Amino acid sequence: MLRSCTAALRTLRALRGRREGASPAARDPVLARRWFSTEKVIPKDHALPNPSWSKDLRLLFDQFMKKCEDGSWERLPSYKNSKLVKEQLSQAQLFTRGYEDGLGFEYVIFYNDDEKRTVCLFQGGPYLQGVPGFLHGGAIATMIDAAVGMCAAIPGGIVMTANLNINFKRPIPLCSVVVINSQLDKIEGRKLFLSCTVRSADEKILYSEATGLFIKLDPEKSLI
Ligand SMILES: CCCCCCCC(=O)SCCNC(=O)CCNC(=O)[C@H](O)C(C)(C)COP(=O)(O)OP(=O)(O)OC[C@H]1O[C@@H](n2cnc3c(N)ncnc32)[C@H](O)[C@@H]1OP(=O)(O)O
Repeated sequence: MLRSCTAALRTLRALRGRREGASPAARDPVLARRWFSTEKVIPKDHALPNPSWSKDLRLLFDQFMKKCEDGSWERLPSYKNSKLVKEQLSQAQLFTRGYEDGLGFEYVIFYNDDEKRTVCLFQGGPYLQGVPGFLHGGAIATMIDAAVGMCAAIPGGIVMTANLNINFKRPIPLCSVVVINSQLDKIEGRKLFLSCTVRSADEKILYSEATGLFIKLDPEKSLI
């Protein structure tokens, strides 16, 4: 835990160092290209190990990759940018992927189609702090929404969260690894009912429980 936090903070210090002087885009040619040009950026899969991942996260990741070998589980790749964003929103990023490696949401989601469930391995970095030393409740809710939402989106297509009900039972230590198990319980027309638990990596601590209602969007209806 300490090592992954240290790695994340090293990145943070490096970024702070660069922050003095001109605007970020002026100092960073890569950033400037991303913000101001229409040049195509090759997407990077962020649901793969990086140096900020703790030993616990690597271990769980390797275990699930093994489960993928017989095809019962599938690792879901993840990108920062939606393919659907319009040109003028080219700097838009998926909320959970908008941080430098290790500082925010580090996670990977695995899907089991037979059981209609996902397992999300999540390490919340130092930028997600709430009460000192622990994850912010909003960050936990975000990660639950993303994990449960993915479990709904695979069978449901384009879905949105209509209701999310969370019981926070124990605080989650910052930079620790948790396992979010999500399950599709029922489908009624366009409504998908799901539930999830958030547990410690060794499954001994139940941190949170949640239920969610996701609605498959009606292509005939406008969102605004
Ligand atoms: C893949 C990546 C995953 C990412 C996960 C992140 C997902 C998100 O964060 S989404 C952002 C947060 N959510 C939102 O902004 C959604 C805002 N809400 C809306 O836009 C709309 O209410 C929306 C789209 C959910 C539903 O609207 P609409 O398609 O018109 O559905 P509507 O006809 O009103 O309702 C359909 C059914 O759902 C029920 N329903 C809708 N909302 C609710 C609710 N909050 N509680 C209970 N039931 C509800 C209705 O009663 C109706 O039931 P029935 O079919 O039995 O009559």
